[in-house]
Amino acid sequence: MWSVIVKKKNVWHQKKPSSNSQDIQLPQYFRSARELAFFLLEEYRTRDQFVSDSLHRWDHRIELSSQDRRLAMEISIGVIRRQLTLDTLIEHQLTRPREKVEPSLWTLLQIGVYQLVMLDQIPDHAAVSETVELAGKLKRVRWKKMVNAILRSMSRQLIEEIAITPQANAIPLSYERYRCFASDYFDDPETNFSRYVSRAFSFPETLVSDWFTRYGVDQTLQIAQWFNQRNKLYLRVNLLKTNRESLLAELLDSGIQASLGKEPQSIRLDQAVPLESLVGFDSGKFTIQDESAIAAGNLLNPQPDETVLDLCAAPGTKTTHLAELMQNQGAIIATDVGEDRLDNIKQNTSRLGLNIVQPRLIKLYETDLPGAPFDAILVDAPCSNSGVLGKRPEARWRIDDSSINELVEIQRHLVRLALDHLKSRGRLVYSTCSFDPRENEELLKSVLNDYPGRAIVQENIHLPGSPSDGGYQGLVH
Ligand SMILES: C[S@@+](CC[C@H](N)C(=O)[O-])C[C@H]1O[C@@H](n2cnc3c(N)ncnc32)[C@H](O)[C@@H]1O
Repeated sequence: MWSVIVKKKNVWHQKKPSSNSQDIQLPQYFRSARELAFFLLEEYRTRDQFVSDSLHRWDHRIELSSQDRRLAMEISIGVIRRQLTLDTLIEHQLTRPREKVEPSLWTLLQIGVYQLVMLDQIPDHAAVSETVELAGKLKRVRWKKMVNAILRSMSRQLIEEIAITPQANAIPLSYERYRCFASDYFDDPETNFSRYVSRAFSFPETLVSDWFTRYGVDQTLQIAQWFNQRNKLYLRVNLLKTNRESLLAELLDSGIQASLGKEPQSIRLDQAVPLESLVGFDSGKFTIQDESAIAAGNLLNPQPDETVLDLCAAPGTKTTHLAELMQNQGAIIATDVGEDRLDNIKQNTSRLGLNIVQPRLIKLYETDLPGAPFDAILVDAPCSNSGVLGKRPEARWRIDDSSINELVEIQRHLVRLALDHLKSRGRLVYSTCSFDPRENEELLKSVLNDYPGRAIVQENIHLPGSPSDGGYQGLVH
């Protein structure tokens, strides 16, 4: 059973999934990359399912080479990330309003245009013919004509020229590399910068205006581009099992290009690799963690034999860092509201050889914490993820003022809860993977107004791409 669409007054509306003979049937086996990409995108559109979750669920149905599997992921994740750009381009090729196009047909058009415009390695004729063929496979022969017409019209618009600055007929492919079209599909960046960046890079316009107000033109372009490209990954070395230099030597010996990072435990991977097959993973020599997140544990700097609370702990990436810093001595109470996610903490501590962590399930608006008062507390709060939009392709479409306001409510509760259970000489780190001041310094300062004697003594504000993920950490004494 698949997405259901109904036509009312000549306009297509999407209904909740139900059984209906008109639905597009999920194939028993996926034997083509584009077909898998189509169903991954439909699952995301109609059921709000992450691509990685659907892939995991359908693993037994996927009969694809690893290269085709990668192509399916590249297309589905790319379409989610760049949907506003694709939609703008498709809308310009259409002779009817978007609402009159069936949503699943729109998905197919997005897949076709993405291959044409964003994937250099796929020849234009293959992007067109494979997408038209997919319409047939989906038993939607009546779509073929329109898919063919739109994709051909789009391919005629592609010109050889590559621009180095933003312009109304160009979209970014990488830093200072803009693919040009024969027509101006976007706003003139000189006169309407935020709208240009929103459409050409694919971000909500409010988000771009906010960056523009805070950082200006050049930095906004840097941030937007950084989020749209593949970025370097970092490892946090488990210093209880090895040291950075030894692990780096092991990686280099096994043919992996890597270098030392700026945190005392970090190694930067200079090439894309399947992480879990890396030398030293099974034996617990490292954890995959961005350098800006490693800075959170280092800022709290928990000591052996302290009693520490990690209030929003699952899946335990930072908890295990705290345990390593404590030389696996003392106690860490690791609380979270997600029961399944707490199990991941146990898997991580066991792989890394750590036994001082006690996972505990708490309520959403908890008031009573086991093991209090604490010497040190980490509050790694749920947030908008605005600093990690590259790693979470769907997250950009969820950020708006109302979602931020809801998050700020819960963040406020968490900081208060933590401060109420901290020893008078204790210290707290508040951290998020957002770089929106409303979720960070503004929130922390406003809560501290009610706690005379407490103050922020150090702040790390990580801008995305400078050099790694965006985020915030404030140390309170
Ligand atoms: C940013 S994630 C934490 C990531 C974790 N610290 C790590 O490094 O692996 C935020 C976590 O907060 C949890 N959470 C959300 N609301 C909460 C609440 N009211 N109390 C405690 N945890 C909460 C979520 O379940 C989620 O696991």
